[in-house]
Amino acid sequence: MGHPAINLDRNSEFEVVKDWNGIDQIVLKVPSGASARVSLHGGQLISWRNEKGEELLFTSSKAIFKPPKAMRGGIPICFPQFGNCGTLEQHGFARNRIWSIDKDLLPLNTNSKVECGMAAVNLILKPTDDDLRSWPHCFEFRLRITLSMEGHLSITSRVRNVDGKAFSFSFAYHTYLSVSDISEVRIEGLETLDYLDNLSQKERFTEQGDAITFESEVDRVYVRSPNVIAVLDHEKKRTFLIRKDGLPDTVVWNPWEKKSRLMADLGDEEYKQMLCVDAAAIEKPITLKPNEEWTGRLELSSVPSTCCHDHLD
Ligand SMILES: O=P(O)(O)OC[C@H]1O[C@@H](O)[C@H](O)[C@@H](O)[C@@H]1O
Repeated sequence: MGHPAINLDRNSEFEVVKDWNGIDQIVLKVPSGASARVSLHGGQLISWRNEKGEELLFTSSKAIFKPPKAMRGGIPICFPQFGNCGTLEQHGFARNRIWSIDKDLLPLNTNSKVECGMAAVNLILKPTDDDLRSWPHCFEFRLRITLSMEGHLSITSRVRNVDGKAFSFSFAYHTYLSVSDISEVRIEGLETLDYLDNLSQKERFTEQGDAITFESEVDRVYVRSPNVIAVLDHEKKRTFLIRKDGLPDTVVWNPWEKKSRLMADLGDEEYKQMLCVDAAAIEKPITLKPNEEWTGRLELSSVPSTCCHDHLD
């Protein structure tokens, strides 16, 4: 059930299709063959494929594509709360709401190469009356998703305070990367950093000097992390490069075996094929005064592992 392609501007090109719940999904495609798919349910990236058509984001085989809950996989947006560190539902309400396509194309102040990409869409979220009852702050959340010619993905969030008083929030791009086998994966860029361990009541520890590898459940917020982090998949000889801006922290999460068994929307063995590495603002919430705007950007690329050290420099 597709609609004709809609062109927003010279650089923006996307197609709108409906999922089986009748919710619009935006399909971004570039001539190299790379593509991405975004659901208006949650403004959630639900697919990102390279030019060979390989899926780069994890989606659980048991994922439930039905509002009001976000599906298990892709890139849900955690806003205005990360995790359970507040009074709202886990990870805030933005990932469970229906977003709209934003036709007001406001210029972005950016020098990012990815922003000159081929395909882009702008979404917007404003609070519902219910949201205002649980979180009494008027905001406008603009989300721009861009897929470059080379297949790099860029997601820019802009939150504006349109209220009469200041408010604070935490935020994460909860990014489920698809990996060959978690035991073959390592993360570079978080060595020697402090982290808050969600498995020990958010106690603070310091990471050792080695790259991070996985042999049990991990649920950590690395604070004040660098703006480029690499996730190396040894078996696939593939490296994800995660570039972030305006997002000081990085969450690393893998539920491992025991927790996976407790999750209805994750297969018992699927923890092996996923790793969440989230660009985030958690330790120090973002505070916006009336009329102030915050920008948080994530850029994801997937490169052959042989090339990654040039990018990390
Ligand atoms: O099941 P949810 O609400 O999507 O959350 C999944 C996980 O998300 C991670 O980001 C958190 O650090 C974990 O603590 C949490 O379990």
